[in-house]
Amino acid sequence: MSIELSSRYPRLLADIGGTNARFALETAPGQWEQVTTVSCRDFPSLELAIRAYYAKAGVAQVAYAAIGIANPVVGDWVQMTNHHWAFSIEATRLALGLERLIVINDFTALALALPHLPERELIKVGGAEPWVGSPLALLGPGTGLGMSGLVPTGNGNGNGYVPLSGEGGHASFAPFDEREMAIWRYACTKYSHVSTERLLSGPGLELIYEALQYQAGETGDSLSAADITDRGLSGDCPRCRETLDVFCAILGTAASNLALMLGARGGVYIGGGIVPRLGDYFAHSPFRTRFEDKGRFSGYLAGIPVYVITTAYPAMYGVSAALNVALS
Ligand SMILES: Nc1ncnc2c1ncn2[C@@H]1O[C@H](COP(=O)(O)OP(=O)(O)OP(=O)(O)O)[C@@H](O)[C@H]1O
Repeated sequence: MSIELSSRYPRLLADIGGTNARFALETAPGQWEQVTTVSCRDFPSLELAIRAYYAKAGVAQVAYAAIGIANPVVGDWVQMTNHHWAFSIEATRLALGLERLIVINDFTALALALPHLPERELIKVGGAEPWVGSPLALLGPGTGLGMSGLVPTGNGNGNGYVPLSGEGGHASFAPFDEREMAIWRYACTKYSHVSTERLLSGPGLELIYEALQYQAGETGDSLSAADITDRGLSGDCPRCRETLDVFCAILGTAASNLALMLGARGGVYIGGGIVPRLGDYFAHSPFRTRFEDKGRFSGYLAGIPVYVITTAYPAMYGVSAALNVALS
């Protein structure tokens, strides 16, 4: 690829989740504008959502695009896990007149973004300083539960990393205590396999709330994830507050499991749309205590810092970096 071709701007950047599709135009290296979020359900396909974005942004066509999307990317055919959009990467590239289209998992993109995120937009929740040269772990509840990691390469000076493309959110849920076992049993009446994502997601918040109501013999209206959060944080609804406490505790288990599996002494990062909405409550929630509650490995985990990502569109840093590599 010649320098002239690979330096053409604007480029299309996108972060596609099960609920929200986010688009931006990268107009110069590391600079994006016209950042827009739309509901996936408002468009029959990704291609039509992109065309609508082009029309709104006033661009006829771009040459290069990079998309992070919430599903495994294992070939040309892409099928979203928590939304009905499905497409061929090559057919989409041709239909949109793109010279280059790269598609990666959305949490692989977010992992690539981690070294670029502004420090002031990371909220530290416990632990010591990150261990330079150790892997970073990443997870984030949203419509689903994304997971990834960033593994350092070379001599451990922190300059080079390989992002992981895993699907850890679909690993089996591990209950920690009697209450979580009851929630697991309740979830088993709905799903043949209770993955961690079934609980650590927007629909998961709703399921935990339902399960707690069921255990308490309560009958009441079901609540949306946003309602549960609002009522739980305001203190209006004790059952909603309990739901948030359980959600954060389960996230503590999942985060420490991931940290142990990756040896992530470089830190655990929490993304996704839900935790940043929990505000100050999250730092005082059962999350950190549960994160460290790992028997003989409690001391190991106590040293690992956890960071909540509050950057508005963090995955854009990652898709931009991935596109740069692809074009270089
Ligand atoms: N205030 C809130 N509190 C808790 N959950 C919320 C709130 N508002 C929306 N949600 C839930 O957040 C989820 C959407 O999260 P997010 O914005 O991360 O979407 P996404 O990027 O499309 O998802 P993903 O990448 O996981 O597929 C939905 O399940 C929604 O119900």
